[in-house]
Amino acid sequence: MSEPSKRKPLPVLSVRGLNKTFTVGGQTVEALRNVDLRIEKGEFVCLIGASGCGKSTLLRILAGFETATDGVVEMYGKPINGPSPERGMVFQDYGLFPWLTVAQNIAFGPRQRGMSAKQLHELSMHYTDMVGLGKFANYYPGQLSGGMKQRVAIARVLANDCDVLLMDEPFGALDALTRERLQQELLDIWARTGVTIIFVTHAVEEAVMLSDRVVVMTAGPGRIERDIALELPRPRDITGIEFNQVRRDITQYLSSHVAIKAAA
Ligand SMILES: Nc1ncnc2c1ncn2[C@@H]1O[C@H](COP(=O)(O)OP(=O)(O)OP(=O)(O)O)[C@@H](O)[C@H]1O
Repeated sequence: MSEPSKRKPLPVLSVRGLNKTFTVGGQTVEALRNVDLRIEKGEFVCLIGASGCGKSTLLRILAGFETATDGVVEMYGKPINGPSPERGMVFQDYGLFPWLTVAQNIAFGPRQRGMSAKQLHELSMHYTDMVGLGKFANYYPGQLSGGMKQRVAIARVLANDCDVLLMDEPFGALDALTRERLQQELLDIWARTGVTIIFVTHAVEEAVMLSDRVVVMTAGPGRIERDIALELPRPRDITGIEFNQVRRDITQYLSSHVAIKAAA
């Protein structure tokens, strides 16, 4: 047995031998087969792969919205049995409450947990400012742009004290400029908070810009094909030789091994 000080810390998330099948109208769909994945605290990991390879299903299992058919899915060594504020999900379509203001959306989770009005106000102001929406605290989602809505969605899960941010193509519906701006803001938030991020994307460039590791999944049923550690220094330069070399390698790998239109 190793000494306590030398023991490897528990991973934030650990998936071992995960299988997931769905049964629809008597037909079985095998979505994930024998997936193993270990995510360390503070990592930024992108999942990439062909459409239908099970990226969203894996994220939903980590969130606790779906259960595994077989295998182990743990957070800090404890089984994930359902949704929890410590694992916050950000969707492409924002998922905000349209009848609540920005500040109220952000304070929603803590309010449910019984936080006082004064604390709620301070918390929502803190996170509204963190995502640069201080002036828009009293706006409703319908009065915001897509990028602003996604900032609110990110602030809402952070305000809920999440340890892990699970992001399902969060910037997929945004124009290129807004997307780049939000990528930079997300990297700032990640650096400031130390939150662990698992981010699903179809875009190789986005994965190389953001992540410590790119996990490539293959379709039919979804398996992990490659787990690529990115050694590129930060901040990353999208025009740099190294950046483009890595981007090209991953794109070539995807197009030769995985049926995907690599949006790079
Ligand atoms: N609730 C469900 N019921 C039945 N089948 C499902 C369900 N959710 C996902 N599937 C199936 O599981 C497989 C994986 O789907 P999933 O949405 O996880 O893939 P994905 O990689 O996220 O796809 P995309 O990149 O297109 O969003 C698909 O064959 C899909 O049809």
